[in-house]
Amino acid sequence: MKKVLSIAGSDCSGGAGIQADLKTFSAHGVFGMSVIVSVVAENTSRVIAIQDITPDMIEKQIDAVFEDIEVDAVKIGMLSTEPCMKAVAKKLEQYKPNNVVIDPVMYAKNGCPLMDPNSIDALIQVILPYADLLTPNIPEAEKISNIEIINTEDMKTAAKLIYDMGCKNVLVKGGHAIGDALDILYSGKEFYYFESQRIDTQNTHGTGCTFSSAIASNLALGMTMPAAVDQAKEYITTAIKHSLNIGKGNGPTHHFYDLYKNGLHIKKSEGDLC
Ligand SMILES: Nc1ncnc2c1ncn2[C@@H]1O[C@H](COP(=O)(O)OP(=O)(O)OP(=O)(O)O)[C@@H](O)[C@H]1O
Ligand SMILES: Cc1ncc(CO)c(N)n1
Repeated sequence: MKKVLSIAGSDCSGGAGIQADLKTFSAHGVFGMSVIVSVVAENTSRVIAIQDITPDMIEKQIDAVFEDIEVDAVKIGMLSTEPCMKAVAKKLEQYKPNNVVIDPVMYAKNGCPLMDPNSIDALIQVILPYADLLTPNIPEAEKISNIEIINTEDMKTAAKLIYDMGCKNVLVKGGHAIGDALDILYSGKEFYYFESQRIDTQNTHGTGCTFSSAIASNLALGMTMPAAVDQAKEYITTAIKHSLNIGKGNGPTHHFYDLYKNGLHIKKSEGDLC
């Protein structure tokens, strides 16, 4: 069985972070593991508090995994401060894992900050070079590239600027745009386009976590980067289509194995599916 590690924050409400990652891994039939970087008291509406795990403990969790288990892919999510970033980067340098997908999480869907805004330079210099794929949403791509994104050409320009900062592939996600949900992958040579109809729902808590974990799973399973993104786009679109009316704010995406296997053609179930 392929083994995939998530290094990220814990969302106690279960829709994003480590919890979304592990659900996504299971739905893909890969063995999921987790290194917790921050414990976040959050729900579908707000972030109440963040407690970072110490850098030493982050490093020890990563050692515990790598000294024992061969890791086929790593997904990295919320890294709230520079010391967390440095601890993770030190271990990426030491273990040199394959298939590193980094989601540069800055804000929750409800706008609450999850990364210290003063850590953006550290994110670029310390973490970004380890990414086989970096998956910024539009506000994150704007912060990293330092340009304003208002159309598809701007997404491509930002992708190129971010690629030049040292990651191997960049996927600028269009979840925050208007119109269809268009994501653009830049490999340094070519642009690839992944488009789905925008689904009219407020239940998009954890979409970025789910998407990046699906990509990491697909890479672990041996797919090429464009194929991994293509399959993951199908997965996230289906998971949003079947998202759950849980909580008072942005509800979570839905994961189950048949949903993945049957792709977009699954019939709607009874019960609390939207
Ligand atoms: N309403 C929607 N309909 C269809 N696809 C969507 C919708 N919202 C987001 N997506 C898709 O979901 C994926 C995740 O993108 P998004 O921009 O939402 O990530 P994110 O903002 O990083 O998420 P997170 O809230 O976890 O930080 C992308 O493929 C995006 O196009
Ligand atoms: C822990 C955590 N990671 C990522 C996100 C972004 O969705 C979130 N809301 N919470």
